[in-house]
Amino acid sequence: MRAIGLMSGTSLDGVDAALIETDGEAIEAFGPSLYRPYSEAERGLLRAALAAGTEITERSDRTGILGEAETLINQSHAETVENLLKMAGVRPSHVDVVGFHGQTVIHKPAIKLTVQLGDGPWLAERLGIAVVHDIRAADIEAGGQGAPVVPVFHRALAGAGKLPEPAAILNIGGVANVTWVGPGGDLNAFDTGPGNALLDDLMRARNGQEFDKDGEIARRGTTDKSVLYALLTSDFFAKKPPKSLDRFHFHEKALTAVAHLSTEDAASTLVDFTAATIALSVQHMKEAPKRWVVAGGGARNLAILAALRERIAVPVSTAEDMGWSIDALEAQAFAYLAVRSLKGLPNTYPSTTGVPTPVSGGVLAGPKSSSGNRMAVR
Ligand SMILES: Nc1ncnc2c1ncn2[C@@H]1O[C@H](COP(=O)(O)OP(=O)(O)OP(=O)(O)O)[C@@H](O)[C@H]1O
Ligand SMILES: CC(=O)N[C@H]1[C@@H]2OC[C@@H](O2)[C@@H](O)[C@@H]1O[C@H](C)C(=O)O
Repeated sequence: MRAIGLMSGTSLDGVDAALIETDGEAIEAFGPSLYRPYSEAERGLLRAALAAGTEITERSDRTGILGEAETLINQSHAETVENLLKMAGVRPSHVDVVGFHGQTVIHKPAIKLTVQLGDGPWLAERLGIAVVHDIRAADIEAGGQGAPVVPVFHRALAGAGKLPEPAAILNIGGVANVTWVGPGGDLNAFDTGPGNALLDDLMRARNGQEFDKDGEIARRGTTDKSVLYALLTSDFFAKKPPKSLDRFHFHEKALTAVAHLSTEDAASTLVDFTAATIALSVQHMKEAPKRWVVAGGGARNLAILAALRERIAVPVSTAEDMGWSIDALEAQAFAYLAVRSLKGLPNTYPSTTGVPTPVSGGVLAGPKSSSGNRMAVR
């Protein structure tokens, strides 16, 4: 099948879209990908929606700013798919499905609440392509964490890349998550802790920058070890998986703890917080990985990469070193997840989200103009 995946992550930087061909098991081909950054005003709207998201008690709540932000998510994702199709010279009728993650505004698995802004039926109608959306809901409903959901794709990549077993595939987005792939496709996955979100928010507050490009500012600083050790005492790190995080889980504590430091030292300390918590995640794996592969924007932060390599004794490669994409990998994952959802194949497992039995998940929306029975809910 030919599928397009769409991701707008916790960093609020933009929309990633990617085309792949897959049967839901093997990745048959990687197609083109496209990144559509949010403007400063759009980021402001999304930040306000995330702030409003903390008050959501009903999944369907789209009042006020949440509704405005959902319109932005719908429009920006539709445009990105249309531009990707133009770029690839592919007609909508030649795409089998779109996997639409949407924008997470709140994630609280303990109360079975996860909300991704984005209207799947609207997008299906606008594009004239079937859309699989709300991919986390069924897992959460069945008692899982609802995240991470990309491990099945990481497993397919690990197999295709002939990585040694066990291997770890790490995504450093706003939050960081890891997938351990062992012999026979054995999986173990969880969120490790912060990714770039703390660092991004520090940069914005201190000097109005969106992020610390290439980790330059952090590399000029010195880590405050007592602050770092204090941050590492959070219960989250010793907690056994399954576990997943809301973007703001560490914010108050971490940003307060570095408030007295220079921007360079604060950035260096937050970089080490991300790297140390990733390295600590090995305690929850059956066996230490023989190789790590890093994707997500954090793979472009040289300070994070250096801090990881200091703490992890085995080779740490980037997705690009493997011939994969650093930036489009999550979008590719949502294309893959959508195809698996169409085929009823499991996307989440007890060992990835803690769901009691494997779940496929995803809600299918079809354009009204297409064959009548395409609308179905799984
Ligand atoms: N050249 C770079 N140097 C340093 N950091 C970078 C660079 N490019 C991207 N980043 C970081 O990566 C972030 C974006 O990463 P990514 O797109 O993987 O996150 P996301 O998908 O939004 O998050 P998540 O995976 O948590 O949903 C930026 O906010 C920035 O912190
Ligand atoms: C609720 C939510 O959106 N979680 C994101 C976030 O960003 C990284 C990490 O936390 C991961 O658990 C998840 O995203 C990826 C795509 C996942 O579910 O696999």
